[in-house]
Amino acid sequence: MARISLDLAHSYKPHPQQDSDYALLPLKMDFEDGGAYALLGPSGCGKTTMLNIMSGLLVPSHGNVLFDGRDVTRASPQERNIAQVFQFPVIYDTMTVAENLAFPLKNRKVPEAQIRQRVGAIAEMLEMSHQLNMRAAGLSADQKQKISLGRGLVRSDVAAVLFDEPLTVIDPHLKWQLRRKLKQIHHELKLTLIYVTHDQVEALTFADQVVVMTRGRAVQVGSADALFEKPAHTFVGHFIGSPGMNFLPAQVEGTALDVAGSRLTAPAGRALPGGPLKLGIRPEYLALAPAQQPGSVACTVAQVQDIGTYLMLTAKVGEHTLKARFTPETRLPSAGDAIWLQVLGEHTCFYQNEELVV
Ligand SMILES: Nc1ncnc2c1ncn2[C@@H]1O[C@H](COP(=O)(O)OP(=O)(O)OP(=O)(O)O)[C@@H](O)[C@H]1O
Repeated sequence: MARISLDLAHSYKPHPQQDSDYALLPLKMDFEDGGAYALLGPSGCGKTTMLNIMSGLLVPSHGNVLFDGRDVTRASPQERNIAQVFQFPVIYDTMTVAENLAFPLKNRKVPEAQIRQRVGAIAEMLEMSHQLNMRAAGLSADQKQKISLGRGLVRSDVAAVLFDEPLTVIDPHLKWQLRRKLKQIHHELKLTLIYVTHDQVEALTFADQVVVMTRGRAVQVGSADALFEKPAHTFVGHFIGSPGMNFLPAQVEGTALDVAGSRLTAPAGRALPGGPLKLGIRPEYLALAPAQQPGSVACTVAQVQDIGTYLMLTAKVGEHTLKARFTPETRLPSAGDAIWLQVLGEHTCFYQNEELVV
């Protein structure tokens, strides 16, 4: 296994002029040996580009890639000793499940007894022990993709295993099981795993550290908890959570804080800079407040929805919308009612130019 260090940028254009010409803007990042990482972001943000640069399928237009301090920028995937799992199964239909799993080891001339042991262990982890002697051709797309996952995980000597949206073809129920399984396998095998997805649930269940990307930039690397509690960028606030963070315009005025037209007392102990700010608060942390309570704003209820496991209240503060989550047993006001929502508290974040300030 290896520590992977990136210090690079990538443009698919020969003469990049502006930020939008880059699939990856300049970034510096380390993936620690044995870590479970996810690259998370919407379509086109640069996840696959970053993964392909790590695997050696793509040479970055600027900068370099180090494995344990060794420059591998121009080395092939074989030379880097990388295993990869793609969106669709890459297996041999004419071979049995066992032969498919053994293939990467046979290629590396691993002794037969060791191959049997490792194939047995991986099949057990993926609950495929009873299928070892079946031909891959007869299996469903789900099962074939499980073989691909197994082939990615079977070698213990790889620098890292890279997954590019590997659960796309898997049905939703099995997908849920496999996500948890991969996490467990990571704990057992202690391989460095890097997993590309646009699905936040997939990223947050699988990875210890999630790299959130937007438009060629890695805007935050952090645990699920950090991304939820302290999004470093408004994009992370929006993208993580269901629904995402609420934002209201804010501005310090002496000892007061203007929040969407309401004059509140600026929170003590928070050094807020001058200039336009955004106040960010998660729907989970918005609370109903008595009228005029310090730190609250006057709103009008637009809608109350029963989502099953929780109630969602949508309120308007002038032209701005706030969404608040409540437990199903909460007695909530009705559409059209005037209410107060607490927006200042320990979970409130402030942003300037989209970056977290406090
Ligand atoms: N071979 C290529 N040639 C030119 N542009 C490319 C190429 N591959 C990707 N791009 C562009 O680079 C940007 C990043 O693409 P990339 O595939 O890395 O994003 P992604 O986050 O993996 O998206 P998706 O989830 O849709 O695969 C996009 O604007 C894409 O159009």
